[in-house]
Amino acid sequence: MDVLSSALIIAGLSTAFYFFGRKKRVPIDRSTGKPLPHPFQLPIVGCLPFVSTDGLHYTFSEWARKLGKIFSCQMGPQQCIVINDLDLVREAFSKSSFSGRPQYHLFRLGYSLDEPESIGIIMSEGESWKEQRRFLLSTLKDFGIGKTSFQDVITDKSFNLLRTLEEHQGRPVDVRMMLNTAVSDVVSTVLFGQDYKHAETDFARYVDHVANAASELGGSALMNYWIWLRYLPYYSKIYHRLTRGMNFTFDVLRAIIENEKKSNPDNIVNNYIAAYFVKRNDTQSARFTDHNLMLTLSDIFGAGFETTGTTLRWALLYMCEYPELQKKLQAEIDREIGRERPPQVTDRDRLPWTEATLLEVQRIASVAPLGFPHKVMEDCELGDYLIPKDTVVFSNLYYIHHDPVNFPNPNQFQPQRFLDAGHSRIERTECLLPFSTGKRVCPGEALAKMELSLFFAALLQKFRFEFPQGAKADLRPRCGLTNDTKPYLLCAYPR
Ligand code: HEM
Repeated sequence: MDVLSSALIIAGLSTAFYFFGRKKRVPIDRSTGKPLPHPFQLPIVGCLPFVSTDGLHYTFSEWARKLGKIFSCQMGPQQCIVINDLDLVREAFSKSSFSGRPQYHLFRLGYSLDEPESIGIIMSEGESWKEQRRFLLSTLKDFGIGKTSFQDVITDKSFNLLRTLEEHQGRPVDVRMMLNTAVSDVVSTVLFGQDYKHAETDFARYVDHVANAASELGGSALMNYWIWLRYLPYYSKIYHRLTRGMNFTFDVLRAIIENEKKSNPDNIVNNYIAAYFVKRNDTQSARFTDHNLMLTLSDIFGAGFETTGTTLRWALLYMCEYPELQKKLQAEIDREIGRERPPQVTDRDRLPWTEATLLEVQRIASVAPLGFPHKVMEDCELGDYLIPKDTVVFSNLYYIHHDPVNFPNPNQFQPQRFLDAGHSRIERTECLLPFSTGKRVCPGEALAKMELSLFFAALLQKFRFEFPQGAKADLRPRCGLTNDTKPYLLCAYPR
């Protein structure tokens, strides 16, 4: 049974119970006193049966064209608003009252039943979230993320990546696994330390699970609203796969934490776990537990490598599709860096076309098309609107990135839109929000930007990328939790 037919069955059954439902408070437009516009929806299931299985952001964008910059919708039991406007997203996410998270069952697999609500970073809110997030940000800063002192780690991982690619000697290859390995090696160096070498097979399975979960979570979204769907055959398989993967993930992380305790009893701070133990000894807070550490590691790892790897996959796909642009970037890299010296963070200003191309890839692919949903913590105002407590908030970053007012000819791939008239400087980035904005803006933004620039420039410096003979580009995304590329092969010829 597929997602749509399940939703229709639920719709039919639940209509019968509609009149027993309590009347909910809805978002209001203060200027008219009326509820916000909304799409056609059924009792109880709301708009869910009308959501395209191709991707929620496509449906939201279609509704945005009819309903405007903000609309409300009922997603199963959840009252939601969808913001399709840059200024409104900025205003909303700058407010503490918009910094909650809806609790989705599938994101709490393996710890949903007995845990306090707020644990880890991604799904937590309130004081617990603030404390763990603040600690993450200050630790990343202490490790020199975003600064030149950290670039050697990325350069080291890019050598491994280039070597692996070279072994294929121009034969068609799917770069997914090798890009995932490169970026996950960077994140694991930060989290677990340079010397993390044990249980490598388990770790490779773990990386694979995170990548698969990102696509499965999209297709099984209905379980987030009605966890009992896991008893239906279609969902039960996905549910069990996800639960097994999550339990396995936690086992691997527990083993890593225990290993760190044994191998680094003095807590020499060369990774996130050791920094966490030092913090635990110095703080009055009771929240720095092993369990919270494990969930935080899982969150950072999960959020940190799939998004970055996917962006790089898009970048190489566009390079194969636009060979003339690829030549232009390579000429720029040859001129400013040469063929031997590895790219450095300080080169970024001298590679405007390369950087503009990465920005354009992030815009057009919109890897996190709806960011991650927020929840309103208390009744509050947003522009002309009154938004009740517990409303779930989607920021339609995909729509904002494809709004012709922000980006003329939005469906065309045009890196030069981010360049000044002389094509020598990056500009007009203010409408681009791949990392979201405000209180919950991606804490890995500086790390991700550094990885994207250094890996991409290193790849172009050493290889020319082409589709295998006769292969055609498919630039339509595969939508799961992220906007991924469809599987594709490329040939990497050493330059
Ligand atoms: C191109 C790569 C990346 C993209 C496009 C991306 C995008 C995002 C987005 C859109 C959010 C949701 C923000 C919100 O709720 O408003 C987010 C959250 C998050 N990201 Fe990233 N991210 C990337 C890389 C990373 C990296 C490398 C890390 C590792 C440090 C990371 C860690 C996180 C965490 C922990 C959160 C949750 C923050 C919170 O709930 O307070 N991300 N990211």
